[in-house]
Amino acid sequence: MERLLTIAGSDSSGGAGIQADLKTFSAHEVFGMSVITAVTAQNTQGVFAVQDIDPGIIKKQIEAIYDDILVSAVKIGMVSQVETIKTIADTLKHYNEQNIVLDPVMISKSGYDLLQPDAKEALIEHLIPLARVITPNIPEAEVITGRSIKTVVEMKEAAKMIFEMGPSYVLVKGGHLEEEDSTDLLYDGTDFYFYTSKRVPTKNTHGTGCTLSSAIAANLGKGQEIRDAIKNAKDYIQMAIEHSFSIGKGVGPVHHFHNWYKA
Ligand SMILES: Nc1ncnc2c1ncn2[C@@H]1O[C@H](COP(=O)(O)OP(=O)(O)OP(=O)(O)O)[C@@H](O)[C@H]1O
Ligand SMILES: Cc1ncc(CO)c(N)n1
Repeated sequence: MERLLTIAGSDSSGGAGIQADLKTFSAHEVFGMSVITAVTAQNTQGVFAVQDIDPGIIKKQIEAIYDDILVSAVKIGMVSQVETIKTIADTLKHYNEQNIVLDPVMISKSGYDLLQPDAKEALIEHLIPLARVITPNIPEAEVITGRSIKTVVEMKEAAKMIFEMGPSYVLVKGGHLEEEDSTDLLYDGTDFYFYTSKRVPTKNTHGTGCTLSSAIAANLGKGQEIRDAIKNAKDYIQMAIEHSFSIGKGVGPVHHFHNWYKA
């Protein structure tokens, strides 16, 4: 069985972060493992506090896994601090990990800084070059490139700029563009590929980004080519959003189906 690792923060309400990642892994029938980088006090209405985990124990968690278990692919989510970013990058380099999906989590849907403002440069310098694929949403792509993105043409320009920072593929997610369809675009350094789905009219999209990146990692871990891995992950997130829950008073979570591809 494929072994998938998520390096990310905990969401106490179970909709995003480590919890979404592990649910996604289970739904894909791969074995999930986790390195927790931060603990958030969070629910459907917002993030109320964050406790970063000491980089020393983050390193030890990664070592404990890699010294014992062959990892098929890794998803990286919330990394918050400069030291956390450097530690993760150095340790994954040490183990020569190639199959990395980087979700450059920056700000929660409720507006809380999940990446400290001074850590952006460290993300660009240390983690982005290690990524097989990076999956920014539009606000994240804007922060990374320093450009405003309002159109598909600007999404393409941003993808090109981010590609120059060293990942093998860039997937700019269009969930934040207010259009009838939700279109993501993949850039491989030469061509663009579009992944379009019907926008689900719901407010319950807590954890969409975490879920999509974990599904891509699970599919890459299974040996799928990048374009199939993204297409299948996009089908998964679409179904998860269509069946999202209205739990809590705010932005509810998406639903993770076991054996979803047989549903
Ligand atoms: N209402 C929707 N209907 C269909 N697909 C959507 C909808 N909202 C987002 N998506 C899709 O979900 C995936 C995640 O996109 P999004 O841009 O919302 O991520 P995100 O902002 O990083 O999420 P998060 O807030 O969890 O970090 C993308 O494939 C996007 O196209
Ligand atoms: C822990 C965590 N990671 C990622 C996100 C995505 O926004 C979130 N809300 N919380």
